[in-house]
Amino acid sequence: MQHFEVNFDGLVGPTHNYAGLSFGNVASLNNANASSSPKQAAKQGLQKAKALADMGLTQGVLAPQERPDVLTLRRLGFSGTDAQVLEKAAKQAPQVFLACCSASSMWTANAATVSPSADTADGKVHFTPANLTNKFHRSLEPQVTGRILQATFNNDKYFKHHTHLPDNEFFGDEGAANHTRLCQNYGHEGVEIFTFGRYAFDTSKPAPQKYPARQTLEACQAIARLHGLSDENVVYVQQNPNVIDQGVFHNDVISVGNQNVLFYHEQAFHNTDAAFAEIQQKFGDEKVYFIKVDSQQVSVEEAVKTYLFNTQIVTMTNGDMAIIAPTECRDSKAVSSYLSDLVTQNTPIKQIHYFDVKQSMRNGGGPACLRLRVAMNDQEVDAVNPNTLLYDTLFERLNLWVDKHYRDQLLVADLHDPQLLIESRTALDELTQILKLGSVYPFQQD
Ligand SMILES: N=C(N)NCCC[C@H](NC(=O)CCC(=O)O)C(=O)O
Repeated sequence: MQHFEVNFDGLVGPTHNYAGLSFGNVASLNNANASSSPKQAAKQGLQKAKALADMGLTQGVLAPQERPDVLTLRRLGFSGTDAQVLEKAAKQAPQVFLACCSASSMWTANAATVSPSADTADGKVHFTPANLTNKFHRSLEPQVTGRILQATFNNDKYFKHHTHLPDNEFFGDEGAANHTRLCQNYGHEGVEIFTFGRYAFDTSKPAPQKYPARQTLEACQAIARLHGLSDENVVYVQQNPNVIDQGVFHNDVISVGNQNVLFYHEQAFHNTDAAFAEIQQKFGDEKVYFIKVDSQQVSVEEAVKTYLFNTQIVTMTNGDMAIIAPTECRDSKAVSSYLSDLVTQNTPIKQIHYFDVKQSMRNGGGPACLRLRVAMNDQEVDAVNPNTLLYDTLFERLNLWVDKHYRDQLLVADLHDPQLLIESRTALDELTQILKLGSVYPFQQD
């Protein structure tokens, strides 16, 4: 049996915009109110995904969410026709309205935590959608995310879907952005590393002072229980509270792992030595490559600006690893010279590929934010909804679909345009037919 890591990239939705919604995420705050290009954003994402497929990797896509979220606006007391709901909300509660328009589901690293079948007690692949409680705009995602995941991984024999954790800060969960799995090969049981920002039930423990810690230890533990993971295969590591306060709102902004490699900034974790000793002991006899970047080489500030660690590390068909980086890394002298040197060192990482995902970067989402990793064997891959796998035909079809429905430019002031709602729903309705997802959106269930 063969085993693969399949990346499921989030399709960027038709309302992609910059509303400054994420306190603690430097790029989101800095670009508030800038004009966006949903069309360019969607194409940049598709091109990155297709390039990985062309490298011989299996690649899928996940559908975006329905925005503006009229259902939530109605829940919050705005009434009348859909157009009236938009108009009243935009006028009476502009910040609430903007939160209900975010295309943030594009960052599918936050869609869910996934445990492959090699790690779970029942031998199925487990999915728990992230509740994303820390940001109102993101807390609107988990229910529909759950439906999209069920329609994508739609076979009970191989896939187990859980409900997101209770919607409360005590169980704040940001999904795979704070979860890395190391393994000797994708089919072998691995070490699942859960990273958290604070202890919800013990406030005497260290925690950031300036920006919020979005993920709690208790949420990580709940997911490990739900997925039937053995204590022998799980390590919980606290993020360094100081780096959260420097804009590292998810651990995947400061570290990334793949197979026997953990690439990290020296300031990423609290109690690094103890955590790494536990990871190595649970990993087994083979050596883990802990690739450390120190502050002299690249400062935390530069890492946050360039997203050096929000890169994907992928295993190529010849067994070498490649780093998939945003062009911001190439444009930084410190980072590009670090990366050019890295590929000459004695580690599995041998190639660097740069991609322009600027539309996403301006909201704090790099290449790694745009994808959800699902390690599977060939039978499991065969059980995935085949219409969501990105081969040439789907790539071409999705590009045409974007050309047909997406705007070239969008201003925050355009978001209450009732025509945009119609365009978005028309696009998403067609997408559910292309991907054969069924009726996953609230507007399809009226
Ligand atoms: N690191 C990972 N895995 N994901 C990045 C998510 C970025 C997202 N930005 C936003 O939601 C900004 C939206 C706005 O401001 O318009 C967030 O902060 O949750």
